[in-house]
Amino acid sequence: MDKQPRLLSSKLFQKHRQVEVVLSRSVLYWKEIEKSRKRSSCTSRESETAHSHAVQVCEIVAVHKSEEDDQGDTKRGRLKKAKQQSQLYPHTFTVSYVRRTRQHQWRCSDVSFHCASQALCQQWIQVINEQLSLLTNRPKRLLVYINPYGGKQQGKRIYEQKVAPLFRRACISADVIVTECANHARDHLKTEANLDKYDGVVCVGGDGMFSEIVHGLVTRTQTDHGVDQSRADAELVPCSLRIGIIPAGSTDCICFGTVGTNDPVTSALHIIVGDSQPMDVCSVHHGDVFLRYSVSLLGYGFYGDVLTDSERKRWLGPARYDLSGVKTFLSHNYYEGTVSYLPTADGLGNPRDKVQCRSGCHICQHKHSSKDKQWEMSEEEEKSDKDRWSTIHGKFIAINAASMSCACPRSPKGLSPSAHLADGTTDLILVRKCSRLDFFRHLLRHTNKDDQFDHSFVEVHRVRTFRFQPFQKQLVSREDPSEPPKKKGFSPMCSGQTTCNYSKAHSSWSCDGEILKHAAIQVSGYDVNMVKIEIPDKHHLTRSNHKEKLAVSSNISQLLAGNSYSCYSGTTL
Ligand SMILES: Nc1ncnc2c1ncn2[C@@H]1O[C@H](COP(=O)(O)OP(=O)(O)OP(=O)(O)O)[C@@H](O)[C@H]1O
Ligand SMILES: CCCCCCCCCCCCC/C=C/[C@@H](O)[C@H](CO)NC(=O)CCCCC
Ligand SMILES: [Ca+2]
Repeated sequence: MDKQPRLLSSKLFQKHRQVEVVLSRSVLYWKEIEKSRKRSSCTSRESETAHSHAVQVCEIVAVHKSEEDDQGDTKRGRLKKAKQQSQLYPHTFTVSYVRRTRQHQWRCSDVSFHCASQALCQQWIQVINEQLSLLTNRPKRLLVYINPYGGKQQGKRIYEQKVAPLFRRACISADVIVTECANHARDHLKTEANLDKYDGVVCVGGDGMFSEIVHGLVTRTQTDHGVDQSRADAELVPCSLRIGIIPAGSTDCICFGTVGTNDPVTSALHIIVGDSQPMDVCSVHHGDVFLRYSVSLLGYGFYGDVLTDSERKRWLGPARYDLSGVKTFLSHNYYEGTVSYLPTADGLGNPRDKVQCRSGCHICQHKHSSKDKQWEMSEEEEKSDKDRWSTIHGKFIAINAASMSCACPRSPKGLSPSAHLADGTTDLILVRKCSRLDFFRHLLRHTNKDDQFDHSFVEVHRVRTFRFQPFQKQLVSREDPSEPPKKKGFSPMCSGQTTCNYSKAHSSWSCDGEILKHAAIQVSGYDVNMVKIEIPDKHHLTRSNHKEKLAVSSNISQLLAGNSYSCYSGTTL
């Protein structure tokens, strides 16, 4: 039992057993009275022995008076003792709470308590509700966009059957818009939506739909603050609304990479309890032309070609990626070009350090807490940045920039297993020209425990910003890579003759599942906290890996000390 003062404590009945129920500010706890002297009890975040249970208040979904009194009496009436008890304790309230199941999945469970008087029952409901109302990070009004055509075209059904009932139970009101065409949600958010009415936006769909919402919200925020997003060096203003994702797409890597599973109920519960996780957003420019924002994968070569081919097979649903994947693999194309990048300073880990980004990740927290100090660059440091740029010219099968792990059911550890969600960097993976068999070995390692970077033809760098210039015979760039690309260097690519002659030598960039129309890009503006999604990785900080966390971060260990329930309080909530 936690050491906090009791707000309420009563002897009630639960499943015909008398229990002592205690509410403190952070925990709802109940234990069987008769047997408690014989057996020892156990507490944990949401723990359960044969006779004692504890649920964190922040994981209570709702409490309500139960209508089941009469029905319960009929069932219980079979047993004489039970009947007597139900007569003595006729008033029931039910607490709905989060229960963790296998593989990061959450479910909503109910526990009912029977009280002797209506007044006591009301008091319990009122006091629990008072505690819930103190949890200010919980959303009350949401704007929901459903893509009815994403993934297996189940978005509407998933929302209506699995999510809406939970939102109703948690007294969340939701305005629902089923999109009618691509970019409907983006344009509605950009110009029409009255965002003051809402605590968050929910996206029912896949990564492409999430990207629409990000574009709508980020653009709206920049417009409202007079920021010109066509400038690559513009300092973007973070969005104040959080975005929740209900997975209903084909890859769903943003949901999978943050929650650890693609499960609509789990996501709905994370949204209800008000969890949040900041995410890096980078901007992609072609010269002075803003192309798109990206949060997951920017992929040129293999993934760009898979995506281009798969768009023609949308009718196949998620299976289109398998078919196009095999076809692209067999084509075994490679592309020549120049990649320039600015590596991160020490202290942000490296892509092969085997540190996985979790809720309360010390690297992302370090980035947050020290943002105004070490990370704010002085003029000299900015100048010395110029010298730190690296340039690689080569023939590549794939150039991938993973701003997060990009874990998904196809690749549970992702393209870059140690990439961080909110550290302000991306992992730049260069796969050079190699044999088909070697490339197959590399791909296969995305699906097992082997290190996909442990090949002579693969290199990976953690970078703050990068540029790519595809090879063009008469346009081999001799520019200083640290200078912004000059417009004239790009323009011939997009005009007539040059494009036609060399277009076959180019791939396309896949940007979070959307094809970019330019091959020459510069990627910058990685910043934490641009967008907050409503589903963090809390589950990863369960007791089983506490030791590891305590060993690496004294900050987290302080947060853990003294309260056995606050094992996830290191997160940015
Ligand atoms: N009503 C609609 N009709 C057609 N397309 C739509 C509609 N609403 C949204 N879209 C577009 O559908 C595209 C794909 O959507 P979504 O991301 O939900 O599914 P997916 O591509 O199957 O999944 P993933 O992106 O995870 O691979 C998005 O780019 C979005 O712009
Ligand atoms: C021999 C077996 C080899 C198997 C290899 C599996 C490797 C899978 C890695 C998957 C990486 C997914 C990265 C996510 C990218 C998303 O931004 C994007 C939008 O949803 N999805 C795709 O581009 C769709 C990408 C689809 C890739 C197949
Ligand atoms: Ca990152």
